[in-house]
Amino acid sequence: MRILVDENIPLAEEFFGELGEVTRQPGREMTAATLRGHDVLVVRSITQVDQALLEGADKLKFVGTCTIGTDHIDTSLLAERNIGFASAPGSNAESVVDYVLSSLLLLSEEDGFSLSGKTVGIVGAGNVGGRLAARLDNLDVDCLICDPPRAEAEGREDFVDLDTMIERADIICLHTPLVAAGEHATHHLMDRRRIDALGPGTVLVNAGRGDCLDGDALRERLESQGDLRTVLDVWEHEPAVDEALFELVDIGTPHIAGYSVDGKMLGTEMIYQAVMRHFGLPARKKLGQLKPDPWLRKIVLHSWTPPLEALSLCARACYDVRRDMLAFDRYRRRLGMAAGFDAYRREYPPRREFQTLRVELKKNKGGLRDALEGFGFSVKLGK
Ligand SMILES: NC(=O)c1ccc[n+]([C@@H]2O[C@H](COP(=O)([O-])OP(=O)(O)OC[C@H]3O[C@@H](n4cnc5c(N)ncnc54)[C@H](O)[C@@H]3O)[C@@H](O)[C@H]2O)c1
Ligand SMILES: O=C(O)[C@H](O)[C@H](O)COP(=O)(O)O
Repeated sequence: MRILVDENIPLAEEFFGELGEVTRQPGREMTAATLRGHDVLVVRSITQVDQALLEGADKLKFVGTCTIGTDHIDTSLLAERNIGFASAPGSNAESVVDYVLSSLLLLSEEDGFSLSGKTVGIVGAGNVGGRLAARLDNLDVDCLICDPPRAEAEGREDFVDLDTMIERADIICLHTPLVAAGEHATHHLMDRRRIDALGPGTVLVNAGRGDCLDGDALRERLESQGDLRTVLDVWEHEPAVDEALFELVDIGTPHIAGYSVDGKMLGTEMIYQAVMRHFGLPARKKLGQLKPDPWLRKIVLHSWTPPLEALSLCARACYDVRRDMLAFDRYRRRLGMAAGFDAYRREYPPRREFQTLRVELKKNKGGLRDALEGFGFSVKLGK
């Protein structure tokens, strides 16, 4: 069997090597010609799996994407051509939630507010948004949820519509998939009217897909009023991001919210399992045997550490969004926006999820354990 894999997918040889020859290629350079002769294709979000690429699908039996999002894949065409398909739902969801919490912590420190006094609106409450809501709920932060497909399917009357959320939330986090058409389409879900309706001081986070937000409208609002706090990990026209918008946002990163070692490797394992299922083969390899130990395994805190101090100490030690924000800025200054965007993603330094960090406490005082677990860390109480 011949397997074509994006060059930036970790553990590809370890997982897929037993099936045959593994060839790596940059995701943006995959073409019909390079696909020819391959039985399995494993991609990331940057490869459009469409009519043009599938012209080269002379032997292709299976496509896997090691990502949560599937907007780059023409799934109907794959089904029509009887080519198997799998994505990796939830694989890097924890990583995205860590990213959002790190960003909110940074803004709360800069602006001197406490998250617990704020109302957070979450748009799209699936694997990412649902976990974010659960972690914030553990911290007693008020959350509003907007998810019309779920509200309809589950009869949820506690969910709100997006316009109500815009009126009521202090912080709005977008975690929707990119859906081009239909009743719940998300292209420019956050459009000019909604961006203009955001109250001064609102924090707007987009870690879903760039096209869910009208970037021109946001840039104009920031240029004319400069009264929002903005965190963008995803952008229209990646990697050729609008430089002017980038200069105006508070935290700007190159689509790396889901880039933890844990999330990326889990994505590979999920696609390996799907490939093996597709071919009726046993999936013997396990991620646990292959995943490296985190550099930082535990932190010991005194029981009287104030919960907020403990959260920011542990979060900073484990993952601090400033690392990516500053490094990306250096990359794009050195290489230009599009090349810098791709280069930083290619050379992304290791990052582990909050859940890999064990926090040891002698006693649970003042709700310290709940606060740490609520944020995603694992806590061990001493004797
Ligand atoms: N920035 C990153 O690195 C990164 C990482 C992972 C995922 N993502 C993006 O985030 C998206 C969400 O991830 P997920 O794991 O939560 O996916 P998911 O499929 O588990 O959840 C998506 C949720 O959005 C809801 N939704 C759909 N249309 C909506 C609409 N019009 N308004 C409000 N809600 C709507 C769905 O009902 C669902 O509950 C992915 O599709 C992907 O595009 C980005
Ligand atoms: O959908 C996803 O899982 C994420 O957007 C993913 O982390 C994007 O990373 P890429 O596939 O572009 O490397």
